[in-house]
Amino acid sequence: MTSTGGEWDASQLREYPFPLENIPRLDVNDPEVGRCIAQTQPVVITGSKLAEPALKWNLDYLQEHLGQCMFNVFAAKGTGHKFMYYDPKKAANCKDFEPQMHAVDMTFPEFVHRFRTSKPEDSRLYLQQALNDTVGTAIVDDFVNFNWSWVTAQQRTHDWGPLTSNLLLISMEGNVTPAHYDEQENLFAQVQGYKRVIMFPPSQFGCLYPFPVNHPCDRQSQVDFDNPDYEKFPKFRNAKGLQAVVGPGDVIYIPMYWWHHIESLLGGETVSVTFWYKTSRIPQTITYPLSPQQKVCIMRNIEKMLGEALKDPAEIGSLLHTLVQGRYP
Ligand SMILES: O=C(O)C(=O)[C@H]1CC[C@@H](C(=O)O)C1
Ligand SMILES: [Zn+2]
Repeated sequence: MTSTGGEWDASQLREYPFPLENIPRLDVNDPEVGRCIAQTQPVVITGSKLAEPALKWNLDYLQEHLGQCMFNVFAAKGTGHKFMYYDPKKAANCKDFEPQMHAVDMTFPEFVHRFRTSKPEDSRLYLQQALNDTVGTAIVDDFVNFNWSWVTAQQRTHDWGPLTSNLLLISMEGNVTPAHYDEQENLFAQVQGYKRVIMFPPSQFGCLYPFPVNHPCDRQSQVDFDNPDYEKFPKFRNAKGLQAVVGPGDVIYIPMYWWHHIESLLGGETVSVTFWYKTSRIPQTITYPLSPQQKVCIMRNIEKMLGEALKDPAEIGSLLHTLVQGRYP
C-alpha cells in the first residue's frame, strides 16, 4: 500500500501482529465497484463526489457555519488514544464496567478551542455528532449537495433499507477506533486528512472475541491490538486483515458485520461523514450453507435469548459451557 500523494507515509502506520492485504481502490465508474458491494466485499471508491461539498469542512469553516447547538464529543481516559464505543444504557446496568472514554457535550467553538490548545498531557478528543436539522444553514446547503443520486442508486441496487444516519466525525491525529462491527451497511466518506482502515471478514468472529452481547461494549473486540493477550485470545494469532488508507474524496464501503479498526493519521484533524443504511429485507428463503453474517446474527440472537431467559448475565457463560463441553467438539 503506497501513499497516494505524499500526504502520509508508511512510518505513520501502527505495527500490528497480523498479516494485511490491500482493499481494492477503484474508480466509481468501474463495474467492479458494484460487484464488490453486491458481494459485501470492502472497496475504496474514488471519484464518487459523494460528500464533495464537505471537502471544505475544515475546523474554521465548520465553526463559522455549524449551529450553536451542543455537540457530542468523546474524551479518552488519561492520555489514551483508543475510543472504544460503549452503550450507556447497558453500562448503567454493569456496575464494574470502566469506560475508556466518556462523552462530553460542548459547543463547536469550545471543541475547536480545546482541540487547538490541546497539550500532550490532555485527554484526546473525538467529535462524533449525527448531522441533523439543528446544524447551520450553510452546512444544510452542503449536505443537500452531496451526491445523493449516486448513493441512493447504491441503496436501491443493493436493496438496502433506509438511510439511518450521517455521523460527522472530527478526530485528532493518532486517535484510534478499535476493531468492532456494526449491524448496518456503511459508505464512509473521508473529507479531511487521512485515515487507515483495517478490516476483517465476519468469518473471523472466532479470532476477534467480541464482548458478550449484553456487555456495554457489545460488537467491540476484546483484543487489545497494541498488547494482545494470547492466553485469553489464542485464535487472534489466526487473524488476517485487509487495509486501506483513505483521503479526501475517497469513500470506503464497510459491509455490515465486517470488523473495522480506524486510525487517524498525522497531519492535523481528520474529518469523515458516514452514510449508514439498515440492512436489506430478511430473505424469504434461507439458502445453505449459511453465510458468516447469518451465523453472527444467529449467535447474537442466542445470547439475547439466554440473557432474557436467565436474567443474570453471569449464568449465560456457565450454561453455554455445560451445553457444549464434551458434547459439541
Ligand atoms: O463508521 C463507522 O462504522 C465507525 O465505526 C465510526 C466511529 C468512529 C469513526 C472513525 O473513523 O474512527 C468510524
Ligand atoms: Zn463502525
